[in-house]
Order: sequence, then structure tokens, then C-alpha cells
Amino acid sequence: MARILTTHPLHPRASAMLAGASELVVASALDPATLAAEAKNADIVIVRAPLPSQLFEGATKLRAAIRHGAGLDMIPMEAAFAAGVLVANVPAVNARSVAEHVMFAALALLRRFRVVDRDLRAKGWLAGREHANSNRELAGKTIGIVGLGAVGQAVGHIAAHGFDLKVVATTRSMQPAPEKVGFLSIDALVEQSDIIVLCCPLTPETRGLINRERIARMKPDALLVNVSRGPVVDDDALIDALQKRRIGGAALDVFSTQPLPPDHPYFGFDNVIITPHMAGITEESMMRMGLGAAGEALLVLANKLPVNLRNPEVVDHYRRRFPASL
Ligand SMILES: NC(=O)C1=CN([C@@H]2O[C@H](COP(=O)(O)OP(=O)(O)OC[C@H]3O[C@@H](n4cnc5c(N)ncnc54)[C@H](O)[C@@H]3O)[C@@H](O)[C@H]2O)C=CC1
Ligand SMILES: O=C(O)C(=O)COP(=O)(O)O
Repeated sequence: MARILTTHPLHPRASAMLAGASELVVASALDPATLAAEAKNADIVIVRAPLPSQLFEGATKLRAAIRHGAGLDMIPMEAAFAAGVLVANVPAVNARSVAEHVMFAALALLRRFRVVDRDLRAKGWLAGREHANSNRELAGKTIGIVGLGAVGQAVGHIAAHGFDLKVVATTRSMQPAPEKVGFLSIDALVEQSDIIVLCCPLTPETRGLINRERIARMKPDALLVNVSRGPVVDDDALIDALQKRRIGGAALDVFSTQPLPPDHPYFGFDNVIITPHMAGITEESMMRMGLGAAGEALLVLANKLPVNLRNPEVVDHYRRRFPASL
């Protein structure tokens, strides 16, 4: 029977979908050596943690690495392709969960939820209420979306239709322009936005995109929401800006080092909201991601290509490696 290694347990419905066609094994640990050892006799690996390149050298049976979710940065593509392993992801199905998290984070920052909750509990009702006069509304503000893919479009839709925000965006192709979205360059976007939302993939082009210069261009009360990947932001530059109160605050769901060490400077700011890489995870999206990953695995086991080989990032890699194949 085919063996599927998954880095994390899947939604029960996804596990049930695979029962009968495969033996599903949850990795016993996520360090590179354990993952590489346990992938050795696997046909497919389902991925929610970064895979080491070495995994692909020893896994001679491996046919596909399937990302449970959108971000392909967890799979070392070149190593996978060099070993002839297919790569797929399950795009878009967690976009709504991420977009709702973005609106929650923006509202929590504008309503200063962290300090209100803290002071109300520690010092009482009036201390909590004291913050209210400097709370702000979303309506009429400009939200700048970096990466107008599945997540970015879901954010734009809710922002424009649900909260009367003006929506501007920057994206790789700068097309098509959805209704109510104006395209700007990244520099113009950071200058004009009250809320800047990062929802692009981590690529060589986006690494360090939010650097010292771009933070310096932001409005003094701008809010930065990062649901993409940690290294898209230059941490030293952001910490410096927060210390100097150069921007209004930040909501960070993803970090260059995960788990974020408990003594990290980000924990020291009362205008920073920290969540443990969970923007895309809800009960609903876990089921959709699990079923999507299981569906791709069943296609591969039936000797068919995964559906999401058509994802632009995957296609880019295939084009470079197998120019004649697509
Ligand atoms: N925090 C979380 O739980 C989650 C995080 N993500 C992150 O968000 C990313 C995007 O997810 P989706 O929207 O589903 O992917 P997607 O592939 O649908 O969209 C990505 C968008 O980013 C744009 N982009 C690429 N390079 C760019 C650049 N240099 N500058 C500006 N835009 C650029 C692309 O043109 C595309 O429109 C994922 O790759 C992942 O890193 C996604 C889901 C959950
Ligand atoms: O879709 C993504 O890229 C995410 O970051 C969330 O997915 P996961 O928690 O890995 O299933």
C-alpha cells in the first residue's frame, strides 16, 4: 500500500478520504533528520513545516510533495525537481480565513484592543475606557495590499464592500484591476496607505521588501499587517521604527524565526499584535486544505498530475526546469 507522510495530522475528513488508498503516517518530529529519515519510504509527503533539501536526496520512492495551504516557500523546489518529485499546493481555500484575520488585526490595532483589555483587567473599567478617545475607525482610510492574489483579493473585497475603505494594491503582474482597486508602485503604496497588508509569497524579490527606506516613507500612524512570511519585513528596521514610534503599530502573524522566541523584542511593544502563524487556520479552512491536499495525493497515486501544477509559482519552476513540458 502507498505510504503518505504528513508533517501534521490532517482534518479527519481528509484522513478518511485517504484511508483505503494509502497508509497515512504523521511525522514523529519536524527536525530535518527525522523528516528525511521518515520520508525515505514514503510515496507522498504532505507539508505544513519547512522540508529540508536533504529529504529529496534519500527519498527514492517519493513522487510528490503537496503543500497543505498556499505558501510554497516550505518546499525547496529545486531539490524536489532535481529528484523528479512533483510539487503542488492547495491555493485559495484559506484566503477567506486570512482575510478575516487581517480585518480583525486592523480593527484590534485601531481600537487598541491589547491595552484596553490589559488596563481594564489590571486597573479597572475607567482605566480601560481612557483609551477610547484615541481609538480610530476603519471607514474612509486607505488600505494598501501587497500581493493581490487569492488572499489580497479577499482582503480587498471585504475592505471595500464591508468597511468602506479605499483599496490600493501592488502585485507582480499589475493586472487585472479588480473593481474598486487602484494599482500603485510599492513606494507610492507605502506612502499613501493607512493600513499596509503584506500578502505576497516569499520569493527572492519579496525578501526584505519592507525595508528601512520604505518604513521611512510610511505615514506616522500607519499600521503594518504581515500575513505573508516573516522575511518579507526587515525586522531590525521595523523594531527601530516601533521603538521610535515612527509608525502606529503592527500586527504580525509570521516571523523570520518560528516559533518566535519568547524574549523577542516584538513582545515588548503594546502596539504590536502577535499571532502564531494562524491567519489561514480556522476549522473551515483546515477542512478545505486537508481535502484539497488529499485530493491531490489521490491524483498522484492514480498516476495523474496534481491539479495545482497550474499554480503560477509551480509553473514558473517547471518552465525553468522542463522548458518543453508546459
Ligand atoms: N499566515 C498564513 O496563515 C497564510 C499565509 N499565506 C501567505 O500568503 C501568500 C499569498 O497567498 P495567496 O494569496 O493564496 O497566493 P497567490 O499566489 O494567490 O497570490 C500571491 C500574489 O502575490 C503577488 N506577488 C508575487 N510577487 C510579488 C511582488 N514581488 N510584489 C508584489 N506582489 C507580488 C502575485 O502576483 C500574486 O498576486 C502565500 O504565499 C503565503 O506566504 C497564505 C495563506 C495563509
Ligand atoms: O497557506 C499557507 O501558506 C499558510 O501559511 C497556512 O497553511 P498551513 O498552516 O501550513 O496549513
